[in-house]
Amino acid sequence: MMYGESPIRLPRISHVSNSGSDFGCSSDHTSYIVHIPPTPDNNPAQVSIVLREFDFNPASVLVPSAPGDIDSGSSRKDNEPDLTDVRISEEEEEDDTLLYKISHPLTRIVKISPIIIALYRILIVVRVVSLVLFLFWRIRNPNNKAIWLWLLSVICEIWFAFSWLLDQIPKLFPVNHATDIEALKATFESPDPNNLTVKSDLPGIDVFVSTADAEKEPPLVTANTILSILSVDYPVEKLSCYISDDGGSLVTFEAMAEAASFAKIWVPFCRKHRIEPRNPESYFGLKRDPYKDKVRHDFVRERRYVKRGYEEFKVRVNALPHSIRRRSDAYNSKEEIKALEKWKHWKVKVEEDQVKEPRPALVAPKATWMSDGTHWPGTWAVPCPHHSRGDHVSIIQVLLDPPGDEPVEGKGGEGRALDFEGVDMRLPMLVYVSREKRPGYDHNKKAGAMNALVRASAIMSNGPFILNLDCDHYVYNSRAFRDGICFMMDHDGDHVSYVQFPQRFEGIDPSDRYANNNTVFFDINLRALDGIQGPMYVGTGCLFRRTALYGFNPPDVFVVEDCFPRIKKRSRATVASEPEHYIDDEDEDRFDIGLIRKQFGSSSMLVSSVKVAEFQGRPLATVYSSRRGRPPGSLTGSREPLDFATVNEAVNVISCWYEDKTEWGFNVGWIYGSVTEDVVTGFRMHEKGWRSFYCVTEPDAFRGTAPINLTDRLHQVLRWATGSVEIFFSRNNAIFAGPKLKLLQRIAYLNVGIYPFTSIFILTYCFLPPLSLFSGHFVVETLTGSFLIYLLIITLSLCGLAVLEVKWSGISLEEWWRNEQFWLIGGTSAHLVAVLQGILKVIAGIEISFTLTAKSSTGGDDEDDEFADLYLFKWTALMIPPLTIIILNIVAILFAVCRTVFSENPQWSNLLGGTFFASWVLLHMYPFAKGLMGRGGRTPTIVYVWSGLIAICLSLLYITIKNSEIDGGWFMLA
Ligand SMILES: O=c1ccn([C@@H]2O[C@H](COP(=O)(O)OP(=O)(O)O[C@H]3O[C@H](CO)[C@@H](O)[C@H](O)[C@H]3O)[C@@H](O)[C@H]2O)c(=O)[nH]1
Ligand SMILES: [Mn+2]
Repeated sequence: MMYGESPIRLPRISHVSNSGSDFGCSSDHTSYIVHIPPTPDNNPAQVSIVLREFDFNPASVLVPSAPGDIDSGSSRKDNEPDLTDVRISEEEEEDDTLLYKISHPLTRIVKISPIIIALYRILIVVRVVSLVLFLFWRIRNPNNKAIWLWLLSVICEIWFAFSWLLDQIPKLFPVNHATDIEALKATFESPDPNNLTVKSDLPGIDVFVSTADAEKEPPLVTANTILSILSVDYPVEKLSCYISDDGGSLVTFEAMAEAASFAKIWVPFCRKHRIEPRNPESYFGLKRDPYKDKVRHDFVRERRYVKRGYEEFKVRVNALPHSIRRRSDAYNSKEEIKALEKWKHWKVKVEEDQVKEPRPALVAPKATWMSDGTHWPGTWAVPCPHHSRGDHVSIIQVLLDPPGDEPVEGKGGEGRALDFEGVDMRLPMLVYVSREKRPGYDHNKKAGAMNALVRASAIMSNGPFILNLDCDHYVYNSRAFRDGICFMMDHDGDHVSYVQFPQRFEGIDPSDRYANNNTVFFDINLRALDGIQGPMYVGTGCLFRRTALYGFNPPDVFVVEDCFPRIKKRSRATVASEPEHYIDDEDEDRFDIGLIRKQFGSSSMLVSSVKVAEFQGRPLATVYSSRRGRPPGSLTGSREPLDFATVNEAVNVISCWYEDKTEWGFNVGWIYGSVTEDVVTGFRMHEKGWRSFYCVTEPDAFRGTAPINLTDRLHQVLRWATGSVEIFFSRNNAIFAGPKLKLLQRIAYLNVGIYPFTSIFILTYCFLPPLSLFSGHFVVETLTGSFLIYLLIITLSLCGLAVLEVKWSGISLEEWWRNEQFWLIGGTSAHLVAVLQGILKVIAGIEISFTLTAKSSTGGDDEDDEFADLYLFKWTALMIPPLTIIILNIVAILFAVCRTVFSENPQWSNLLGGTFFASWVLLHMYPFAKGLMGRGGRTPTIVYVWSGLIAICLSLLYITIKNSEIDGGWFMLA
């Protein structure tokens, strides 16, 4: 069955049991009810068809939807009516159908113009055919005068054709998806927007934010991200936010505490005035008129007040490193005095009283102090054992307690700076987490941090969905969470493992010199994958189904022993490897807790949270719940306040040893073993047959930053390419994937693993023009008509494809070209080193570290030039190969021109061919050269070096030419 295309949907089986058992797992007193799925046009005739179909196809979607199944161990038991006898009569069935009509599909496909797509596919075929013909022609027509040149070029061309195919084939079926937030609201919340008493039945979301270094990732940026999450438009009681601090830094911790306190005015202010975006730095920095479309008379005054509040907040956060240092210095000098006194005391004691006592330390360690006068348990400014980045205890601090179920109205009236009457003041839970770090343990970089959060959050809030964001990616569109949930709650939603949002960036130079926006990837490749099995996971801005992260299989893999109506196993959750072990409804004893414990570790709270998350993530519309006597809001469970035991257990599961002998990072959670943990994690899900979706929203869902200077950018693509090589050499190579990974999806993943290797051929190819210009030969013997025609078709079809891609994706041609350029720049530098690193890892086992990308602070110091960073020049060895290529190509052109001009027997066609290719290389390298040049006007030394080099070459050239006039034919040496 194709996703989203089934015309008749299978029935859902409701299971009602009288014992209020867990998850419908036990009870000898079971009855089954069939009711009709929420298609817009159900009618009784269809019902019977569906039923009959079901008789023969027991392996359909099974969804328990009665309260007996829902029990999540919460205290709701008392107000749940006994539903043992609830059977839906035919009348009621019809009634239900009516109710189901409320729920329209929550997502739909937006067709891309069929003409463009048809043309696009035709052109792909044309190019494939002409490439094949061309390569045959090339092989059959060697250049006998320079076989080496011919051979090198043909090998490269074959590889290029292959890698182009890998990239192109998965792009055959691009689609766009759109969501319907109104339908979501109507189905899961009150259809009547004015009825605030109806509680939301939307599922819970746990938001994870990762940060790792308070210097490279300014806490102000992270704090803004947190504020944008806390103020998101989603039921507060369903939202929890976790920040993972791999730096274990007190600066980050206190910045988060500041954010939690500023949120108390920021969040209600956003709610009241519908502020967008809800990241204060961006909001107050908006260039557009803030008063447009704002009708409330108190807006101007309140905005001014909040703005002042934010400015003060900003000053406090930015001053944190300084104030913490001063505070610590003060405490430390006190400690020193104390230590000195102790020592004196000891001396006196020992000398006068002759008492044997161990000598106290004279100097106290330079601790970092919290404001309450205690030692910070994390990393200290002056690192020492048990207080350094790689060596400290687990820290969990609940900065904002979980909110209650009922709205808490704010205060208003005269004399208040902010009038929050009628505004819900509650804030989502906010938790600071810094996992334990100890030397000798592999912490598995970001993936390890995420897995610690997965476990801690399972115990503290257990949201059935998880959204993860890098610290610099904030919520730009406050309704985005709802967009994502639409895919999860849609009729086929339980097949969806994650919803990826595109990464969008701010602060990038207008011409996007180094293709930082990556629009070709985000608007072409990922959209195309959306038409197959779904976009890859790209590390940030992704909404996961918790159970998909847990390594479960999608719902069609489940076992039904007997035919309807006596279905014995009906749970859709199945453990990846041994589904039959996971849940057995008939017999509680056979529910193999042992297996889950083996995979998930020893925490019983964690183990028992698994099935609850599974159930709560199911797409169950419950507008009808009240008609069945179920209180609204009951489906997704209400939250118990955190007690000591809970937090204690959460601390327990983020310790170093917790993952020992478990499957975390292997089959459960974020997958280890690659610096691009994201691609592997998504790959594993697709491999199991899960679907993912791409959710492009207007306005952008999230926005982040990207490095705009050449050096940082090269290091970023170096990490990505290294991760790809790691994947290529691991068991996660798409070639070995199971049969559930669709073919085109597999090719796309294969491409991710292979693309860095193209760099070897790119590098070779970039040296070919100088080689041919110096030698006076060309890749073909003479420029024949067929060669030129092939070249023309291949180039034109590429241009045509580019134009069509630009058309269906909506990016600009310039962006497409920038991407091509950076492809060559990255290909000759970072990708090449990545291949070497990857091979070293495989051969010598050298570990690869995660070099963080520095994020420029919001509201940077260089006020007059937003893009000052662009001109930052930091030398890196990665620049050597492209630099050499540029110099060689320039010199070669000059050389060849001189030679041809002065030659008695000028080889014009070879000059033309060689110059054409050299110019092609140079054109691609232009942004790189610009990057080396630094800011216009300020000519850096490098230019002098260049000019010097070129001058030397030219003089050499002159001498050679002079010589060649004497003994002609020197040039024919090669
Ligand atoms: O040991 C670590 C290392 C990194 N991070 C976090 O990982 C995120 C991404 O790091 P960054 O340096 O910003 O990398 P980018 O190249 O910008 O990130 C892209 O590529 C990464 C994979 O290489 C993905 O993890 C990211 O989500 C994706 O945005 C940041 O929030 C870091 O704080 C950690 O939490 N722990
Ligand atoms: Mn980043």
